[in-house]
Amino acid sequence: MSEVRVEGLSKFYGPTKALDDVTLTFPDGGFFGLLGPSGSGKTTLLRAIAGFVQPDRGRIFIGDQPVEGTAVEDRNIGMVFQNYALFPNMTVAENVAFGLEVRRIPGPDRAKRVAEVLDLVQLGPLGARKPSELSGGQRQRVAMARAIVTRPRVLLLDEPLSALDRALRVEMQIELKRIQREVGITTIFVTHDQEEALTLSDQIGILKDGRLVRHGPPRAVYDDPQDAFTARFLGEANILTGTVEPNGLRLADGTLLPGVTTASIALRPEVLTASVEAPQTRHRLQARLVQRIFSGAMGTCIFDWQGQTLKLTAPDRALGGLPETGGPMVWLSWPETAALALRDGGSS
Ligand SMILES: Nc1ncnc2c1ncn2[C@@H]1O[C@H](COP(=O)(O)OP(=O)(O)OP(=O)(O)O)[C@@H](O)[C@H]1O
Repeated sequence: MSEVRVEGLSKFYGPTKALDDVTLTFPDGGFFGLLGPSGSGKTTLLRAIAGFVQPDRGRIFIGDQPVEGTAVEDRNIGMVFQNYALFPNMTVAENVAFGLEVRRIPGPDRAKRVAEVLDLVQLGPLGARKPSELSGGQRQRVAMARAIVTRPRVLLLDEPLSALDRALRVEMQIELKRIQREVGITTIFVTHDQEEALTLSDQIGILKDGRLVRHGPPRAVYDDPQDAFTARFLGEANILTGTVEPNGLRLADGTLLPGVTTASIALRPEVLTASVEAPQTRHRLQARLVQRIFSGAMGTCIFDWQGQTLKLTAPDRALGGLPETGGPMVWLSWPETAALALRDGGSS
């Protein structure tokens, strides 16, 4: 097991900055989720760590060893990619044993390790089957078994669950986390699914245009996104922007939000309360109710405020006092502490 560290890592494809001066530590034994929009550099970062991509600048360490001169096969990394190709003509056990054969692990040892790892992924009885005789989730487990059987120092997972349907995906998330905990291996996981990243990761990193925008424990980043991009990317956010005055933030409609010292704040849809009567707080504004959406236990309301769409989510029963149809002006309010200060002025 090993910590992975990248320092000042950059990779250019012509004018495209796939990675732009990324410095980041992936803690030893931790589960690190890499997130970002399409094209933000997630796969490039993973492939650089694996050795498939040669960075233009920067360094990569596994443990305390720099790995620049080390070939892919000597980096001792296990990988599972989205299109994990199992060998169709080999049995499950043979697929898993393959990496051990390449490393010339002797037969008896090999069989023991294959059996151990198949047990770990709960495929013990299915070693003699061919991949075509397995379900999608089972094939995914074989891919995991194959990646960890060689006892790599680091596990790289690139969208490993994206081919699975939603129910299976959630089941495999739990499995993946269990296996990672049992093996205790440093894991770097790429996903575009923020919920998946929040569920699985001890730490997350968010990339945008090849740059690392934020990193930290998922809850810390969610609760203090610091910039509008992160606030919107991780969860949903209503962004209010105005002018900072000595007494607070002055919004476009003249509302003064007392005590706010940044030009921009984010309000999660779940912190907003809507009421017809004016609420007893100055952390409020008036907006036009556009639509009330019923979707079971939770309700969503869409508002128009100064040409900007604001969204509120709440248990449907808490919305009982609001009109069923859109049109009227209502009050939106929130606890003062729920306003997340954005240090970028809401521009990102
Ligand atoms: N081999 C390549 N040649 C040219 N451009 C590339 C190459 N590989 C990646 N890029 C570009 O580098 C940028 C980062 O790509 P990368 O695949 O790392 O993004 P990503 O965040 O993994 O995206 P996705 O979520 O869509 O998989 C993109 O603009 C991409 O088009």
